[in-house]
Amino acid sequence: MRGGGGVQSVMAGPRPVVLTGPSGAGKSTFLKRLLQEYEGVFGFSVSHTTRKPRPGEENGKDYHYVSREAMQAGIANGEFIENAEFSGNMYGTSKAAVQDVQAKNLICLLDIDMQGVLNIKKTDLNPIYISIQPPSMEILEKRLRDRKTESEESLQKRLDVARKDMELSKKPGMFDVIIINDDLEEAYGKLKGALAEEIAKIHKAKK
Ligand SMILES: Nc1nc2c(ncn2[C@@H]2O[C@H](COP(=O)(O)OP(=O)(O)O)[C@@H](O)[C@H]2O)c(=O)[nH]1
Ligand SMILES: Nc1ncnc2c1ncn2[C@@H]1O[C@H](COP(=O)(O)OP(=O)(O)O)[C@@H](O)[C@H]1O
Repeated sequence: MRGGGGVQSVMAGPRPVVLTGPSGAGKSTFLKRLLQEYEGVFGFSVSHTTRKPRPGEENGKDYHYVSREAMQAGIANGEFIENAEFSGNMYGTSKAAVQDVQAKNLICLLDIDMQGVLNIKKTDLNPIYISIQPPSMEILEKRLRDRKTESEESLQKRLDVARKDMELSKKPGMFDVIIINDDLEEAYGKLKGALAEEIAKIHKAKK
């Protein structure tokens, strides 16, 4: 894979924030709340994916939904900071996705898997790494089932990856912050606490 291509150094500004964690841990829930509560502070890095949109998801807002061929062509053309295969689909962060947010001087929020984290660590993006984790595998499975977005096969694939990623996550120094998402309000409060310094910087810059 190619490097970050100087996305951060070209567009200096607030530090991006990576949210990672198993499928069903609560990343999208938290991202949506942050974007809603702090308008003009955060911007979402809209990834590309080859998976099909779920009901309610919007092209260009949740993801750029593309074919495998288009995605592969973009990667070959050096348009991506990182990309990964997750549960049978391709996902990737384009340079443009991050640049669009940084050009507006917003804190860029990235929702990426563990492979993405490991690859972003090789670039000069220099984000804050936050891991959202479920209280247990049993609760994770229940939340994923209750979300009703996955087939049984897709659910099992996500749980398999989750088990492996939870092991990888134990490596010291992997993340700046780990948040256990048990009680939603409590966990969201901790996330806001972890981001308070960066949020304050944006507010100050706007004065
Ligand atoms: N590496 C990488 N992972 C991504 C990207 N976009 C999304 N993901 C991850 O892909 C996984 C599957 O995402 P999604 O299909 O939306 O399912 P969900 O996590 O169950 O809601 C999640 O772990 C996301 O964090 C990306 O651009 N790069
Ligand atoms: N603390 C929580 N308690 C109960 N349900 C939760 C909690 N956090 C998230 N959920 C629910 O769990 C499901 C998975 O959350 P989601 O944000 O889609 O996870 P991710 O984006 O990490 O895959 C969603 O249906 C969400 O409403």
